[in-house]
Amino acid sequence: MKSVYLLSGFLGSGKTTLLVKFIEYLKSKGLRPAVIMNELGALGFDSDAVEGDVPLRELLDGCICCSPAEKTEAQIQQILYQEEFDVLLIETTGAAHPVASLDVILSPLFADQFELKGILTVIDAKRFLQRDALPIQTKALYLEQIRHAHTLIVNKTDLVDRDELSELLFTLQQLNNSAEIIEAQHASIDFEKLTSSRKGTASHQPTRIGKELRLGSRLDTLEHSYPQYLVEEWVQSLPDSVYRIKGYIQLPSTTHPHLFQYSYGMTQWMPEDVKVKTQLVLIGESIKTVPSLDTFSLRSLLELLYPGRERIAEFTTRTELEQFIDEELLDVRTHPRTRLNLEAKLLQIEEKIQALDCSSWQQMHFLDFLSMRYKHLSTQSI
Ligand SMILES: Nc1nc2c(ncn2[C@@H]2O[C@H](COP(=O)(O)OP(=O)(O)OP(=O)(O)O)[C@@H](O)[C@H]2O)c(=O)[nH]1
Repeated sequence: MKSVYLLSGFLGSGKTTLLVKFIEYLKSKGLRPAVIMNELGALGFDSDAVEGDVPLRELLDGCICCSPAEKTEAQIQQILYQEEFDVLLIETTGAAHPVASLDVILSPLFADQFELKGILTVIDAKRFLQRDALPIQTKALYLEQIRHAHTLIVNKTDLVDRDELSELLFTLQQLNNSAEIIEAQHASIDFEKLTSSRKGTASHQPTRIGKELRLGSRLDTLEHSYPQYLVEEWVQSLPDSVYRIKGYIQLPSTTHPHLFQYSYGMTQWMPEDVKVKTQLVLIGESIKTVPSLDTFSLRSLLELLYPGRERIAEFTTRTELEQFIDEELLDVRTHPRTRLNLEAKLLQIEEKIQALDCSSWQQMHFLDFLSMRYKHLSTQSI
């Protein structure tokens, strides 16, 4: 897996300055960086800042988040397959929204080869204090870049005084209390700390303010085919903090997978005519805690099977479902743990599942799960 850092921040805040220093640091550690630069306008002036031995692709004339996704995808694929590197640094334009940028970077075609290590937002200290002078939409975007960052780099601190800086830091904490905030001049920061920490936040640093990561992504590999109705039910059940899902899903009825897209409540299905890996990329806040399609399917059947058991609705991981069904199979409350009792309980649950009023696909899915748990338990000493 290759590490990816997204460098975000307003025009002129110091992203290129940060990029150049980040490259220097990575090289000093024997790591090979590659760069994707997105610039507005047809000429890539900033790319001159990157030395010739670093693989570089430029996304010119348009912002990463609104230029055609295929074009960006092609650039990333090109760098991925033609160049050798360990860390990919992506400098976005000041006009890019972090969610939209992540969206184009994490194509389901190659998302399994990248690990998003951090969204670094560079802030021009002086300009931030003058943010109220910006047009409303520009200011809103500015604040979004701050809100979604894993690390906030307050740059150009030489241009503000101590009081202004304190006010600025206070406001930034209000806007994003999960990001680490680093003060800098000419984007000189401790890259060692930045890169050694989880998701670009220095968890070992005592002064760290944040607790929980915000915007992030997750890659779910799909082991089964899934009926369309179930996928639709799953996405409708998700919290608003899931902004985007995209990837390939195999329907039980078709030869090849469908390209599936979800954003802000809307879904789209497009048939593919080739075999592709069935996996989904999810982008959103606290995305690790969102139940997968697999968990959702099993959980909704479990809710039918045991109506009124409140804890089931809270399950978000497969492990929780496994623990629950293991306890049921072993019938810990009333029966001694013997193989005979385990078999009897399995049959009982199977019968109940077959009598449920739900799709045969979902029943099959659950029966597979149940039989896996039965095998697991029967190999243990009971
Ligand atoms: N005074 C001061 N100037 C800085 C600092 N960091 C960067 N600059 C200057 O600010 C200007 C913009 O820096 P860049 O690194 O090009 O900023 P950018 O965010 O890449 O700019 P765009 O690509 O236009 O969005 C340059 O002239 C830098 O030399 C700093 O800490 N203090």
